[in-house]
Amino acid sequence: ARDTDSFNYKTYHPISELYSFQDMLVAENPSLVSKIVIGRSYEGRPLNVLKFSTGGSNRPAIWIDTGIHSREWVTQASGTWFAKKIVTDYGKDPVLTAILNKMDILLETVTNPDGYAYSHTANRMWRKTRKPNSGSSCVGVDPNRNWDAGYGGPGASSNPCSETFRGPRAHSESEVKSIVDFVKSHGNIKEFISIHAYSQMLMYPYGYTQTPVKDQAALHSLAQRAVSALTAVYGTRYRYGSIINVIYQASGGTIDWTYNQGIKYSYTFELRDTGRYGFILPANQIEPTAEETWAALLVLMTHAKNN
Ligand SMILES: O=C(O)[C@H](Cc1ccccc1)CC(O)(O)C[N+](=O)[O-]
Ligand SMILES: [Zn+2]
Repeated sequence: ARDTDSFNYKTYHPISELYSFQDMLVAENPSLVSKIVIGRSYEGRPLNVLKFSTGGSNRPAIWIDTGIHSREWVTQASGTWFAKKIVTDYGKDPVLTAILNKMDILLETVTNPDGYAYSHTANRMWRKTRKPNSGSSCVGVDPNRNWDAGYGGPGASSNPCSETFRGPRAHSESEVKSIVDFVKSHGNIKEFISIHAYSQMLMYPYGYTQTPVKDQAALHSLAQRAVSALTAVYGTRYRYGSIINVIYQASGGTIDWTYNQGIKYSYTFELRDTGRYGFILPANQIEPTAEETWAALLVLMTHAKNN
């Protein structure tokens, strides 16, 4: 595509087209969007964060990442759609405009680029990073088990050949460490949303322990409102609650770490569907999925703005 208007949001794209989308969006909207390179993947690809800002310096920010698990293609596609939605709606939609007049939005659409490229060229079902594991013929670490939160506990594997291999140590993966360093240096992130697929769930911490977070009541009632807004769009039904209660025990997960960093509004989505297509979600469901998820994100972002 030569611009983000002619970009096809109804199909899945190879990584080169997702990168060129990012650059086109910045070029077309220089006063609203900038690109921050927070690091490099193992294979040397840039880890790009799109920053949407209407002013200030280091305003309170909302972080959204998609594609940390590379095979979950509807998430990178939805993240791309969110990016275009933000520039389209700013100044038109009063809810989004109110958010951006007070907060920045930080959006990492291709959070595991090596895995995404590999899922296009070699193995559609690839989930992990692509860093080789010394002493093993198996490649990759699960970037959603590599964070320093309950790290190494039940709900992750020490076997490099496992899909939930936690890695040799916490933050061993550059795709994870780059976000860790960015969050610490930014210091003013109020909400952190990490988007996965599939199962149709909205979850808050913890995954590594049954112990409820201190903000459990607030996070639960906000999740309920966000899910109601999502369901109102196309009737898609979501479950919600803590990670360990809704899906399963998982240690070293992204939002357990962000919550423990003090980011109260830490959430994970599991987008469509519930297993009929699973990770191989037909492209004709990209836009409906993105639209209904956006409705939930507006509720979450508005709450963070007001609290
Ligand atoms: O196991 C995972 O990392 C997620 C569930 C999850 C999500 C957030 C924190 C801990 C676990 C499920 C998925 O998105 O990876 C889908 N899957 O099982 O492949
Ligand atoms: Zn996932």
